[in-house]
Amino acid sequence: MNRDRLIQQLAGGLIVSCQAGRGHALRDSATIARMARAAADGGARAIRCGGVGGLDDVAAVREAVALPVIGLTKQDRDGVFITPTLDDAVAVARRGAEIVALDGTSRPRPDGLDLAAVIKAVHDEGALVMADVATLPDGELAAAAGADLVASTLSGYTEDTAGRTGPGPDLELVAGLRNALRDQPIVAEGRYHSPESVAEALRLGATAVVVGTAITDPTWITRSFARAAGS
Ligand SMILES: CC(=O)N[C@H](C=O)[C@@H](O)[C@H](O)[C@H](O)COP(=O)(O)O
Repeated sequence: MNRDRLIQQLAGGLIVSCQAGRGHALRDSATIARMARAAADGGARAIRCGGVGGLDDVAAVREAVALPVIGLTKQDRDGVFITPTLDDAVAVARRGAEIVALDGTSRPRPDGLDLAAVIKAVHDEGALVMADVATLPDGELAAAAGADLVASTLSGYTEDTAGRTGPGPDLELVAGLRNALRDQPIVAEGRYHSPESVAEALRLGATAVVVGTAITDPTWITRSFARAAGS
């Protein structure tokens, strides 16, 4: 699929992140693939997956749904942890992801390469790049390096931005990215816990919105209801 057609397919829509961390009751690639199918049935335009489940989750979801797959790997390490190296990014593309999500911050990467080199390698595999950033300057640099989509994923999860918005999403970053990067596809991601917050991000100019936990983590969902029940 070409770049414009793929981005058009996401535009104005919901992307569902299907991930389960180590030790989670749903940590199993076949289970993740079933969640992806359920999300597709509910109207997701694309599935974001991989993370701790890595390449096996990406391949299982690729098999299970006809939607575009945004793949990533995650490493337990400080600093850059989402698809941290060029080799990781190429591997994700080779397991069938049309879009590779990777760290797009300006922090040093573990393989010492710069973002533009990693983006070029993914493009050479025929996939697009979603650059997960934490700040507006990160987003500007990622766009200049050739990222196809810039996502607000890492706001609140870097040393500089920890605790920036509290429990809610960073809508200010989404608005700032849209304002600074007029023609760039912008993805709102991170702590979108209600349909209203999704609508607000789109109103502020996000091209699409990723929701993970609030849809695909029944442990988190149960906890919020259990709290309301006083247990
Ligand atoms: C910071 C980080 O590691 N984010 C990860 C990125 O893939 C996932 O753990 C999140 O679930 C995803 O970004 C969706 O966000 P939320 O689950 O808040 O809707």
